[in-house]
Amino acid sequence: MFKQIRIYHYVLLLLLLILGLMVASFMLIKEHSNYGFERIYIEMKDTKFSAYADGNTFKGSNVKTIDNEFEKGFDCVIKHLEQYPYCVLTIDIRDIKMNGMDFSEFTEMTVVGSFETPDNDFLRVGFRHFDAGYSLMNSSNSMKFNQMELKSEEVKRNFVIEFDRLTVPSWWVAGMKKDNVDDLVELNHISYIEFSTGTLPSEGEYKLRLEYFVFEKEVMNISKVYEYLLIFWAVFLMLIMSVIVFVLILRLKAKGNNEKILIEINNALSVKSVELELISQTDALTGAFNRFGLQKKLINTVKNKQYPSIVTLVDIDHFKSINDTFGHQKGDYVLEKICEIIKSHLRNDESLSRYGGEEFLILMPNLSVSQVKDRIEEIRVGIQISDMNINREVTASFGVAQLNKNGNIKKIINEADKALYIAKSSGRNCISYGD
Ligand SMILES: Nc1nc2c(ncn2[C@@H]2O[C@H](COP(=O)(O)OP(=O)(O)OP(=O)(O)O)[C@@H](O)[C@H]2O)c(=O)[nH]1
Repeated sequence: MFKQIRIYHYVLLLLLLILGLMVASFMLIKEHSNYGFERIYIEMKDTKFSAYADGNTFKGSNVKTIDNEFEKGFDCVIKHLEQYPYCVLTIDIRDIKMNGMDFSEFTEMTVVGSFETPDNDFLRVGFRHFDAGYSLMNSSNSMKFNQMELKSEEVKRNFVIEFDRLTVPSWWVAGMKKDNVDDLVELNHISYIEFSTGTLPSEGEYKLRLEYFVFEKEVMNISKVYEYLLIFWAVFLMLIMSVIVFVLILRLKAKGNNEKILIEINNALSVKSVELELISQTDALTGAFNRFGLQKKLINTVKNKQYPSIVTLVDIDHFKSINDTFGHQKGDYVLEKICEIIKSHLRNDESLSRYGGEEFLILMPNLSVSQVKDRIEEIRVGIQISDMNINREVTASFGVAQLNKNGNIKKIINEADKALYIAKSSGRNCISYGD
């Protein structure tokens, strides 16, 4: 019971652990958008910025800087007086060392803000990269212009600049007029971010409002998360399986040992039961089989069809007078001695049983009268000439009968008994044969 409760607890704990790990795995996938990305926030209120337009005063387009508590930007009016009319907001994001920021590992910038145009016009977003080879510290125009244009429908409210859409325009490269200037996008020393009207803007009012930017780079790809989770679960399940197999092996071993012990006990018991069986079938005084043992021997003879077989009843002559003359103990000794003599003449498959007080039965299977005659005579003589430790000759009378095929045990014992009676009547110390 105790063991069962413990196993039940282990299984419950394991199930809880698996459930917990499944929830954790699910959370890892679900929360990937948080821990899987590194983000840098730049708030407009922490930056220096300025607005500029092509006319910059009353002549061409004009621009007004917007600098509210939470929103920065411009209000711009584009007029087609210049060939390339524009308004631009330049945001200085250089650190103290004036190095610019490294966005080369980042994939995108989310802009929290909006841009309104008169006629679905473009917004141009540019990242000015400082290159020590050709850029001047305070001239944003001398810095590489990584830019892209978004349609105004894309930038109504909160929009994303994907860095793989950035390009360096050929007009900027041509304008630099330097050999070491190329058109490859570079984002590792960004000093300024520019928001401006796009190519060929319509005449009218443009409103740019900016709150903050979020730069984002993926530090852990979701496919990597799946890969690690898969490896983890595979290792975890293998570990669990190994532990289960290990425990099963231990239990089987313990069971094997128990079985071994049981087999040993069983063997020991079966030996004991053979001994007990033998004891239960043996006469304690003489060591001959008792009536129960005799019964079994006779049954086996019939069952195994051991025909013919010889049944001989042996009765000690005048045994009462031996008891009376020499005492009961001497009488016991005579009984033992006679059994010893008879047994010494018997073969392995032959048996001696105590049939009554001083009466014995010899069973000789698979033999006929003619085959046993001499040996029975030897037994008779053997008893007669033996020293029985009493100052007197001891003899016995024999009644012999042959059990044939389809014979009856009761009948054959009666026959032997009749023969014994004849031997007794004939003066004792002789052998009489039945019909
Ligand atoms: N010492 C001893 N005597 C026993 C034992 N069993 C039976 N007897 C005795 O055996 C005697 C048998 O005597 P009877 O049946 O009269 O036969 P008998 O004296 O041998 O005479 P016959 O058989 O006619 O020769 C009895 O006195 C029993 O008490 C035993 O285990 N030990």
